[in-house]
Amino acid sequence: MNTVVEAPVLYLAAQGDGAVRLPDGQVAYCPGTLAGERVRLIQDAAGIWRLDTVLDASPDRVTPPCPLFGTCGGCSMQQMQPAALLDWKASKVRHALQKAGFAPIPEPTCTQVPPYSRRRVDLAVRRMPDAMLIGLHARGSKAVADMTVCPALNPDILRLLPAFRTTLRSLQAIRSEASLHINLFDSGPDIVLLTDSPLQAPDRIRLARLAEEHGIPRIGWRLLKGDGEPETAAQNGPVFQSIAGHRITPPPGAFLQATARSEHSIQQAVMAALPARLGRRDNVIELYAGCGTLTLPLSERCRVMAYEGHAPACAALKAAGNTRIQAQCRDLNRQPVMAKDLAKAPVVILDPPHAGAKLQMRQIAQGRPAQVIYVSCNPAALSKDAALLAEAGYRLDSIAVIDQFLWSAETEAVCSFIRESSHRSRSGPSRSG
Ligand SMILES: C[S@@+](CC[C@H](N)C(=O)[O-])C[C@H]1O[C@@H](n2cnc3c(N)ncnc32)[C@H](O)[C@@H]1O
Repeated sequence: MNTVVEAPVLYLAAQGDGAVRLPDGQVAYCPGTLAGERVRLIQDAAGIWRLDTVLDASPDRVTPPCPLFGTCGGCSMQQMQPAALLDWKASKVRHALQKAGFAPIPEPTCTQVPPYSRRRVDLAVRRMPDAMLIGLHARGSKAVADMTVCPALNPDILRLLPAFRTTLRSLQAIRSEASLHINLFDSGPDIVLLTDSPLQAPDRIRLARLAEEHGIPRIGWRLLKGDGEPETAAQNGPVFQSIAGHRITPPPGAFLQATARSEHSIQQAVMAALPARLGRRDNVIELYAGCGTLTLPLSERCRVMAYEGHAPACAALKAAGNTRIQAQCRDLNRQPVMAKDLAKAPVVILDPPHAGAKLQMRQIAQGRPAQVIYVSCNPAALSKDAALLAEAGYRLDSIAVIDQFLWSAETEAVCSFIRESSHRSRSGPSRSG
């Protein structure tokens, strides 16, 4: 028989699950619950506690706006008011920075994107006997929840899915599964299709027809288990995206900030954090530059030495032909920019992937440039990386929190750290301070 308990929810853990104090004193992490609530939980046969009933609801609890909530694994936090969710994300960032060793923590500026604004998505594709499912995986499962509605996604993306279901169903290249990466650029949707079998000649014709009929400038393709760059399977027009007024041609599958609004907020937060005295001839260093989301606006203020590990993204940035930018392709995990070079820069800006900046961060902490602006998509990695800056004698100057993945626990932040002029590290006096 299933065990049933009634218990209080203490707080929301990092992934957004409520931490519920069980009668035996243990803590269970339960999706769908909110801090301050009293809930009834049922333990299933696998020993996992699941929400049965909310007994005393939080004032932040709302009816989830999406009919697929609970089935689709995309938005785990629709039961919470968006304003309360933004506050919670800001508190996660503050906590990460406190844990890193910073005090005081400045009040963050906070922004949140509106519904229907997400312009990038990775969808799973599953062949069923009578249908082709396209959607996100259900939470904690390999099943695909067919995406028929989505209040987070730009409707121009959602509108494409019926045509994709029909065309993908006819492809020999999909035996049982595939995945679709969609970026909505200024030129239209840019698609990368990954399939479990090689693309056949009739498949290419079908994809070319789909591109033509739906105004899709480019469809790239590669094998799901392959690791090279996608090849162009259909090209129906030019691919372009404007960044701060500069036109670039991003490669297939290029990194794109989740919404246009959040991209602008991130750019603004970085630009606002730059020192007022920064001159047009100063050379800043930017790490993990992608196709230039930050590089191009930065180049209006100063010269930029930009490093990026994905060769096609770096090539796209170079092709923008901006003489105030020097872009170099470099794997910063294997070959970080060294402390002596970073030391000379008035500002180092970095926007690392989810895992954080690892080896590169040690070089930054050793080089001790006057200012570090860190764009983070993962508070846990931010906490680890920022701890090196706290140790190296930086103070935290400003924080901007950007909620760009609405209704999820994902949290983006831009943090600016300034080197203190006199610094004694915990391991002794600094030689460079
Ligand atoms: C969060 S994205 C930021 C890109 C860019 N700042 C933007 O906003 O569009 C992280 C970038 O780091 C790059 N990257 C990931 N691992 C890397 C590595 N080991 N060395 C250099 N770049 C890397 C990715 O290709 C990606 O462009």
